Amino acid sequence: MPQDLKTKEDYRTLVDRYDVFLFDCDGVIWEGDHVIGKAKETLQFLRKEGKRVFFVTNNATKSRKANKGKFDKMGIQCEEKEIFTSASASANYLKSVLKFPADKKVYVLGEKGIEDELDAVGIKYSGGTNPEDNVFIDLMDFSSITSDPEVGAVLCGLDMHMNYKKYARAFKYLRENEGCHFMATNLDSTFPTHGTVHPGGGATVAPLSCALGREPLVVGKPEAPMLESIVQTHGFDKSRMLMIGDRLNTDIAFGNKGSIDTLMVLTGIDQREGFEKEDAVATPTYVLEALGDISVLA
Ligand SMILES: O=C(O)[C@H](O)[C@H](O)COP(=O)(O)O
Ligand SMILES: [Mg+2]
Repeated sequence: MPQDLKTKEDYRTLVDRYDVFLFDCDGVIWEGDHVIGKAKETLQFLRKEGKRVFFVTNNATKSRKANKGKFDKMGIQCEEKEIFTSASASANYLKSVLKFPADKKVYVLGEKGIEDELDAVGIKYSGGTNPEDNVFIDLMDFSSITSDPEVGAVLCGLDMHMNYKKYARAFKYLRENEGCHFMATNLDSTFPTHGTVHPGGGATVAPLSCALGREPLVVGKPEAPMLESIVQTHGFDKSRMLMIGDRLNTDIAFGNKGSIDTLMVLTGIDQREGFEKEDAVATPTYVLEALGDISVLA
């Protein structure tokens, strides 16, 4: 069972125990456009203590640059190079690991965050926010679902403009183009916003997985790429790193798989029942009501 952090002494021991703090965003730092409690004060305090701070989010709707704008608006100190998103990680994965060919393009089921990150690594794309793809087609009219041999990958993330045309196109490319990669930025079933939860990136990709009868390659949490990229770039000692998140099957599993300690906060998706049950998908090292609680040390 995780250690419950409740007192000032607990918080002090935690802060002294780690040098590098990785933060999930939705449900930990903010909920929609609102900062959660005193999360900002805790982040300020950790920086004052000389800690390294990184933001590791599965939210693929915004680029790192757009996220930096969100931090600025909220008055939270942050540098763009401290932000890692499942969209930027997926673009990097296509570029560096899959060596995505320059003459191919990615078909996007997702928002601008994915497009911007593909632009950043010089990968061409179609679909996404293109108005031509964001329309309803007439019942049983498949005339616009045409082949495109240039599509070498389909990348899915949270898309708030999903429609049959996009699914049918993505499905066609994946069925017809030999070697077309099927990827998802993340598989979160839900995300917290506006005082409730709404369908997340995993819910966007599910109809396509269902039609294809197979699952996508996932690059976001809980998979390793974002953690490995931080560790390799900075040469950090994993035993001094802590992942802080609100979701067991992404954030906490990310830490468990990547062999770093984890802190679960209860301001987002999962609650105590999640890790208390016998078949818990992941177990945090620590549990804390809210990130802002640590700010009493400031
Ligand atoms: O589906 C999504 O895109 C996610 O649920 C989401 O926004 C998660 O963001 P995180 O909690 O990793 O910051
Ligand atoms: Mg979260």
